[in-house]
Amino acid sequence: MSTPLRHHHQNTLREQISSLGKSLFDRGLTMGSSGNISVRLDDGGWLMTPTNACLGRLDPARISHLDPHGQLLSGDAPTKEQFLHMAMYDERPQSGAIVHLHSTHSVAVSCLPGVDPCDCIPPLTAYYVMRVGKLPLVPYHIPGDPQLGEAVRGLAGKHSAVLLANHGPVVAGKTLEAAVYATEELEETAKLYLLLRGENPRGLTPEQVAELEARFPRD
Ligand SMILES: O=C(CO)COP(=O)(O)O
Ligand SMILES: [Zn+2]
Repeated sequence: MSTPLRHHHQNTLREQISSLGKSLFDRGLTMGSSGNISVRLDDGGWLMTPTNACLGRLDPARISHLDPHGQLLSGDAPTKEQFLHMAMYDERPQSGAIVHLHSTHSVAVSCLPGVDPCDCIPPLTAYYVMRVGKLPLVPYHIPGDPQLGEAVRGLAGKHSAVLLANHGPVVAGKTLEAAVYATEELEETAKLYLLLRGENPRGLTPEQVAELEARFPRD
């Protein structure tokens, strides 16, 4: 009884990964074969985008299906950031999906000198606070380094989004849609931050941030 239902559900998730991947790619939020997406399955396994795949042209049938230990069950070989995704899920039982992109303005912020490694972007807008909150910077590692997973582990319990230095954002959400929305909000706020650098912009006050956090709690 439950097996056909579960497969039906998994096919819906495969379609959703492909269509949201295409939407992100088509809007220039990640380039070439960069970026990756994963979704946690009810049995503790995952769907992950394959390594070296373009998010704009994913084949739902070839998406990597991993068991709860991270072993490949079917599809192409998974993203080289598999361990980064798995470490973030380990620390965030409330999260059902993760998006990692090389979105230009977020990457730009990740390369800036003097960013606060505990909080890379100030609270400029309400939606940034509602969807992202505090954004820590993860020290640089080579892409796919298993150590990157360990570096994120210490931060992911408290933060649904982290910024990899000289690389890009990793954002978790309750659902894939939520993770995508948060990634978009992060990229737009990084863009605003760069636009306004040198202008001494008026950010939200601690009281305004606290009010948003009380009214719109993040996962
Ligand atoms: O963004 C990427 C590495 O950080 C892309 O890697 P994959 O093609 O292995 O998913
Ligand atoms: Zn990357």
